[in-house]
Amino acid sequence: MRLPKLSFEPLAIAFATLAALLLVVFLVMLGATQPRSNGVELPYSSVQRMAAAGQVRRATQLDYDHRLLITDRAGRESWTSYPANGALEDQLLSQLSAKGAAVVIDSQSSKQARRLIVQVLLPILILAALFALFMRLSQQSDAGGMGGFSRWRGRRSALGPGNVGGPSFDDVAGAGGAVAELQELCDLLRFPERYAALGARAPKGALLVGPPGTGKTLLARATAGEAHAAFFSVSGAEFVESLVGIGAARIRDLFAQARAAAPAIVFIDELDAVGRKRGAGVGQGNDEREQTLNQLLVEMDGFDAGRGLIVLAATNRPDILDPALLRPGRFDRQITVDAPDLEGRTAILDLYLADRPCDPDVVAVDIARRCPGFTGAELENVVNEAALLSARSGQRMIGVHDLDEAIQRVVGGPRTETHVLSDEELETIAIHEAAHAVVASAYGDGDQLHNLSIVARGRRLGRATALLLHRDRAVLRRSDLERQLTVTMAGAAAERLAFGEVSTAVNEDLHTATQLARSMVTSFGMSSLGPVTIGEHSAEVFLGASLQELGSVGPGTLERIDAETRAIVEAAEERAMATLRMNWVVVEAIARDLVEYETLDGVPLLAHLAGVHAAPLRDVDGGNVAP
Ligand SMILES: Nc1ncnc2c1ncn2[C@@H]1O[C@H](COP(=O)(O)OP(=O)(O)OP(=O)(O)O)[C@@H](O)[C@H]1O
Ligand SMILES: [Zn+2]
Repeated sequence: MRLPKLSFEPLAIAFATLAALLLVVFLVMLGATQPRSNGVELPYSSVQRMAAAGQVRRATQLDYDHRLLITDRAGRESWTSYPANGALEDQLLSQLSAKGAAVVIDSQSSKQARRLIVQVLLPILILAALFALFMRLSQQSDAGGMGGFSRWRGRRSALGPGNVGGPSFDDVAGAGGAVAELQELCDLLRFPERYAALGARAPKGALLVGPPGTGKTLLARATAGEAHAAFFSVSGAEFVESLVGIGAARIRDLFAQARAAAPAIVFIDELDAVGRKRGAGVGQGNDEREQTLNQLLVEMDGFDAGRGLIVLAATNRPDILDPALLRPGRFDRQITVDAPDLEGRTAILDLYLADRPCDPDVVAVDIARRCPGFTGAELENVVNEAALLSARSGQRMIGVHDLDEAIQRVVGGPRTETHVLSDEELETIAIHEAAHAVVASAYGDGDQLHNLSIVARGRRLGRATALLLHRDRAVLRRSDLERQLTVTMAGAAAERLAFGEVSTAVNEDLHTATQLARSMVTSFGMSSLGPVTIGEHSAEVFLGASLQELGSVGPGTLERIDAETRAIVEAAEERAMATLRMNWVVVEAIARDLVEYETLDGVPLLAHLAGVHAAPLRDVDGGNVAP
């Protein structure tokens, strides 16, 4: 049997403990206010009889709970309830006193009311206050702060219909591609009938993919602002922290409100926090996430596209998302929001410098050149720091040196991973990347390259090779693999040609090439070891295990595998060098442009690559392989 996992955060545990404690105290106090026994209960008529017989020594009338406590002549206590209408008791009391009993009237009603407040109402009030505090705290713990529970609970329509004042696309700079795609969604919200008339299946949502600080949230808000749509924002992280079942309920609630407020945009920041592949989590705490994710999927299926509701989500890890989220009819569009290139950075700096007094010699493009890889958020930070610096030194305008110092501060900041590349680094990367492009193009794969960049390393940079390696081909010939190897090794080859040595930038290429070459030896029988596979498993599994673990492989074989692998990789690098020597002018021209502009798009890139040609492919054994 599976018990629901209780993934309580400490706050919730503290709250629950306090609540339980209070409840116990409350119950105990409630018990204390119950009447003490005061002996046995007698029927009213018996008391009347006792009164008439003069057996009562003392009678105490308790006004507040309509009881009469009786002490008889023998000292025994008993009590009776009396009706509330007064007539009877007056009669009884006068009879009692007439027969010599001491009559006490204890009208404690005011005292009793006070006791009631202290013992009953106060605990309830404290409980309520605690609960409110807890809710408040759980809202504040939302990552990002701005996308809180309260945002779509209370102030759901910060940008309601006709509500101007939110950001618009004018407030976003240097994100041209993303803006164009969002513009389309915006039109969909504003003119749904156009799409309906053409029978177009409207998209339900889009995923904004990009590193932190590149303006994904800003873009989502701007889309809502442009479309005059209500904006509901939540962060995926807040669902993970909440109690079991609450996340799903929140999602349901959120979508209900958004539907009611249509046209509306629901924005889910950090989608990966809730949308990670189901069953893939480590440890516990996943039931809550899975429930929330399932609810999200249900909601996304549940609304009609084109009815004025669009779901935008942001993530920087699209690869770990549950595939169900990316299926058609859900987040079937991905909009890449990368760190801006030189042009983009210039535009963003212009945007933020525009409303601040600047020295005339502050030129945005010069500053942008000094901070490759900076995100929009970091650039905004640079401008802000510069303003602070110049204010501190009593200037009236922001100077170039303020901006320079601000860049250093932002780079040196505690949590940024940004690193300003030196000219030397830029040149190395430029040559390296240009070489990949040239060799790929020489082997006829250049049309796969849409864009070459020396910023955003790791995302766009690797793409030149990744593209060629992961094309949709199920069957690859040996010559295909050798071409891939050659393109992969082109970066290292070019560095060796240009600088006489390689840099750490070749690490990933080497890794890729070695893996591929080893598969050629051990899985595809493409080496002098002959047509054998070594190890039971497919290439990837095999490579994951250490070779020694595969008992059947003798030490001699291992050495031969290594030697063959190295030979294949070295041959690939040599082929790359031959091709690069023939086209070195092109490599240098592309590298120069890359240093200058950081990014080269399709047209100028293809213009550069038009004349390149390949040296003949020669395999390891010396036999010619057709290019
Ligand atoms: N392209 C841009 N143009 C103008 N300002 C930008 C741009 N990109 C980022 N900014 C500034 O950076 C701030 C932070 O950006 P935002 O929060 O939208 O980034 P994000 O991609 O959503 O980051 P995260 O993934 O951390 O939530 C924005 O409020 C804005 O001031
Ligand atoms: Zn490379």
